[in-house]
Amino acid sequence: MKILEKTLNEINELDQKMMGEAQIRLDQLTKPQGSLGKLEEIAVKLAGIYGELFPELQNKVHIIMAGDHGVAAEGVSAYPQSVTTQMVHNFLANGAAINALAEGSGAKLKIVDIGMIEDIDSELLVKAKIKAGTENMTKGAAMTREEAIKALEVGIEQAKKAVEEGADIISTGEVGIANTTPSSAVLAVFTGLELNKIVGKGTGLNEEGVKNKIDVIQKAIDYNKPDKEDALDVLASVGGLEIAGMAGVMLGAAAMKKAVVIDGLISAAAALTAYKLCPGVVKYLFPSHRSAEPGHIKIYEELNLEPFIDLQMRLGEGTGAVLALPFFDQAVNIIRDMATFEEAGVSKENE
Ligand SMILES: O=C(O)c1ccc[n+]([C@@H]2O[C@H](COP(=O)([O-])O)[C@@H](O)[C@H]2O)c1
Ligand SMILES: Cc1cc2nc[nH]c2cc1C
Repeated sequence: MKILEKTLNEINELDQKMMGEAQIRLDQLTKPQGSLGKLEEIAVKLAGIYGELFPELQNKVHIIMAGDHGVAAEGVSAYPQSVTTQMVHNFLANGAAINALAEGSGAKLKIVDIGMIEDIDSELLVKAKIKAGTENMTKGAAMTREEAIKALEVGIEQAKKAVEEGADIISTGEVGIANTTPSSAVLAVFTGLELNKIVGKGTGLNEEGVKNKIDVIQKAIDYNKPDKEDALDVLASVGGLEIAGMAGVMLGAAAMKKAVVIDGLISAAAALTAYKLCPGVVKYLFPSHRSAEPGHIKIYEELNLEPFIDLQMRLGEGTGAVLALPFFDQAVNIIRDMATFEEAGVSKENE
């Protein structure tokens, strides 16, 4: 708890002066004001986070949290639970979508076992298992409050380690069969939104499967009765170990004044949890793509963020977040490399 509390206390305001300077410079560059749209907003926010007009974002680290879910036994996923371990093997063997995309975006991968049922004996895997799978939340709490805190602290530690090893910017991802179920549950509890407006097909349920998933989530909420004013209670009751781990990464990175990129539904549920623990964290968070899961955009509405890529992706692993990483380099490129009207001798006024 000490690490969590300390981290929450270390999340500070952005550098307003630097953001003001960034905006002034962007307005002086050779383009109609605001014409680079959200890229300009990103440049201003980055200046505020790093306290520099042209932050160095060379070292990109993508952290994947892997965990299993007891609720998979309720038939909420189109795939068997064993896929979680198989996909982690695939990550370690460089064969997954995230490996290809991380290579393309120049990001280093860190894969963390925060709660897989099986153990994988590989030096490439970070072993930080809290327990062998999040519990079946229809039959009790997903985890204890202590386990939720520990899982958050695993994420904080991983963010800290990544930054100590040179990370300038961090993106978040996950794998865990059935984890769109707790993600939707967390969203429903925090917002009170109706389940039929936010629950989607995940890995590919049919209509009947989605109906069952809604019933399962409702059963878990009724059984656990999470207190929406107590974010730790929500996380422990109907969350998941990898959701907690990713929320920890976000909090830890924000405390160290680093930007963090959110991915799809599960990563966004982590962002919402982190926000409920410390609203200031959102200033350090960037959206990336819009997931095809209907709950995803609802989380962004809560966080007042807007995803800027829409490729109808719903894979997870952090694929959307990693895809977006070069956008941040491009935001720095424009504010750093463009000429001002004065430098270029281009006239601003209509004569
Ligand atoms: O990122 C998303 O929005 C997303 C949407 C649907 C599925 N996923 C991935 O698929 C798994 C969870 O889906 P499900 O159907 O098993 O709950 C998990 O491994 C996620 O990484 C991810
Ligand atoms: C094949 C497969 C790959 C995944 N990657 C993240 N979640 C996944 C779920 C499945 C089923």
